[in-house]
Amino acid sequence: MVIESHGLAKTYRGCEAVRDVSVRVPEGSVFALLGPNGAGKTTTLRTILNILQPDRGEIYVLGTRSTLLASRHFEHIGYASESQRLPERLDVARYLGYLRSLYSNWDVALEEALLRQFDLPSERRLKDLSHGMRMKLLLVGALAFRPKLLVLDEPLSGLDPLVRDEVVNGLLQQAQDTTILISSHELTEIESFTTHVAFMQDGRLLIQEQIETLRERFRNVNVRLAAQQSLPAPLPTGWLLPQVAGHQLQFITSDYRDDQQLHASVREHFGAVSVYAEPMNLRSIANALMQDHNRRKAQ
Ligand SMILES: Nc1ncnc2c1ncn2[C@@H]1O[C@H](COP(=O)(O)OP(=O)(O)OP(=O)(O)O)[C@@H](O)[C@H]1O
Repeated sequence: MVIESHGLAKTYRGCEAVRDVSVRVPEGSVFALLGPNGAGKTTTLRTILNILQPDRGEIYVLGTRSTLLASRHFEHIGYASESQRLPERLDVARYLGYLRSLYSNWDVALEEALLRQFDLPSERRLKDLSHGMRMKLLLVGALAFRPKLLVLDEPLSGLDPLVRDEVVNGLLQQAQDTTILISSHELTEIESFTTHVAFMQDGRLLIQEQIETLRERFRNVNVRLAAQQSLPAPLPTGWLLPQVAGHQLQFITSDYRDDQQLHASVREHFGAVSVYAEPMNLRSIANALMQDHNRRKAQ
């Protein structure tokens, strides 16, 4: 594992931001850490990088305990966050020159290629860069030393669609050699290159698995009922957000195996005329998990 945490917890003045998080990021993965605002994603990423210290639990990053990470380890770890502070008075060229001096493994040819690809104005001061340019510059700085691990906190937020595509393409090129841990709300954009997904809410990790497994077990199910009826209780625990309106039943199953098993399960609870199960994209699955968690919390 490139990252492995056990029972990670972090509290800010009475606010439990992260509770008992055990995460495992395999080598070569593009691991998406997802969840609503305030779920604890940034806190988790900062704790992994030793920017924050955990109150409980431990984390190993590239085999080293996070609290012992030092500059020699950061030669292999790239980090870009939209809230990162930069030396605003420097221009792009000077800033990259400064970074170059910090990394013995800095690849000048890659830096130049990324600068060309992202079309960054080398004479412009950082304080005058647009949000998109700033994010692209952070990525150049995080990628040009070919890190083994790249940690990205909201790299796509606030970018226009064209810049978003440029950044995604830049990441795709790197994904061959680098393990990427990415937190993002742009689920449609990241779905194509994500291999693993973890979903956080209220500081806890609700799921973590390969995206393929996640896609296989989630289905949006529409049922035509033989007669109008209300929802019987209890329903299978893997059924999320069930709703009945007239002769229509709709729910999301989180433990789909095949149509045969699904139809048998629906028939057991309802007189069903027809059952239709459609695959779901990452965005719909994340929304379902979030709504289901909120509904259960409110009960
Ligand atoms: N420095 C801080 N002091 C007090 N509370 C904090 C601090 N930083 C974060 N929090 C709280 O911790 C919780 C988790 O915040 P965090 O930034 O980790 O969430 P997030 O999942 O990254 O959210 P977002 O998607 O909005 O960026 C939130 O309730 C937040 O208000």
